[in-house]
Amino acid sequence: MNSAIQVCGLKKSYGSNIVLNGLDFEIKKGETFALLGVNGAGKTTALECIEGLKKYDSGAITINGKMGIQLQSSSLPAHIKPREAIRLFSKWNRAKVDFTMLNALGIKDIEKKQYIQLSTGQKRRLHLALALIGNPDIIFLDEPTAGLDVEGRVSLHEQIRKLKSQGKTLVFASHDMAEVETLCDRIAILNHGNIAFCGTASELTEKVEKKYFIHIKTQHGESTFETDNIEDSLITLLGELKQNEIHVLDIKIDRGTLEQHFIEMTRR
Ligand SMILES: Nc1ncnc2c1ncn2[C@@H]1O[C@H](COP(=O)(O)OP(=O)(O)OP(=O)(O)O)[C@@H](O)[C@H]1O
Repeated sequence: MNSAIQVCGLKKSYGSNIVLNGLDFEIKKGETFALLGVNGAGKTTALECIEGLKKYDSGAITINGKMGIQLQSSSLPAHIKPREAIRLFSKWNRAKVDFTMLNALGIKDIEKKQYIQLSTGQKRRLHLALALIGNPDIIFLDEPTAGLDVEGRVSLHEQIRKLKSQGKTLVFASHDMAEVETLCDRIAILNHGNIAFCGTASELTEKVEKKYFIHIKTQHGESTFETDNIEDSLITLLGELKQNEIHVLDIKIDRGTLEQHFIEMTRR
């Protein structure tokens, strides 16, 4: 079977707040897949439903492989030490206790410290080491590099690439478009409970390259419009402004960044 995860019609609400309104997507074995979306778009909720940590209202989720989940921060007891955490998680996973991952992730130097004394980056690395116990096929990472400095980010990216080269399926939630572009095979953008886009970064770029941003400054302020037809849009916009006797002070046209288009897509 080529598919690691299949999600069909996934729905989840918290009271009257519909967070996931029938998601459909498939993640292939060995793929690095990211869920993107603004704050509150439902990335964590979707991941937790897939991971089996959260009950969903309807739909079907099929998982083909053993899962490893990177914990959120503050998920471990404050005074536990990295080696103790490794031992504990190995016991839960019925896996051989193996500290080599501590070295690989650069946690060895801090192994005498308690969890509460670790920096954000050190905690993230420990969480990844714990997620890898038992040699999972599918690894879930929720915003793995949030709050990390450049060095921490580069080191974590290296680990992610290494896992990918070992044929692991990686699924992560992120806010970082640049990170997702360099690391992921495909991305899904969540918006208002649905998937606004699912495909490769180059497919998104292709879509984006056909688009332009028109920035118009008037005495009332600045407005930005997205268009794939500059000529028609400009004629319409300028016509409307003239009709309303609004004076144009400046006009700029650009292609926008991938990030801007992502924001535009999620705003719509
Ligand atoms: N346990 C809960 N009870 C009620 N509402 C919740 C609960 N968990 C999440 N929500 C709501 O569901 C929505 C989606 O939250 P979720 O954490 O899944 O989004 P997210 O995309 O991961 O956000 P962020 O990028 O901020 O981490 C938000 O409106 C949030 O307030």
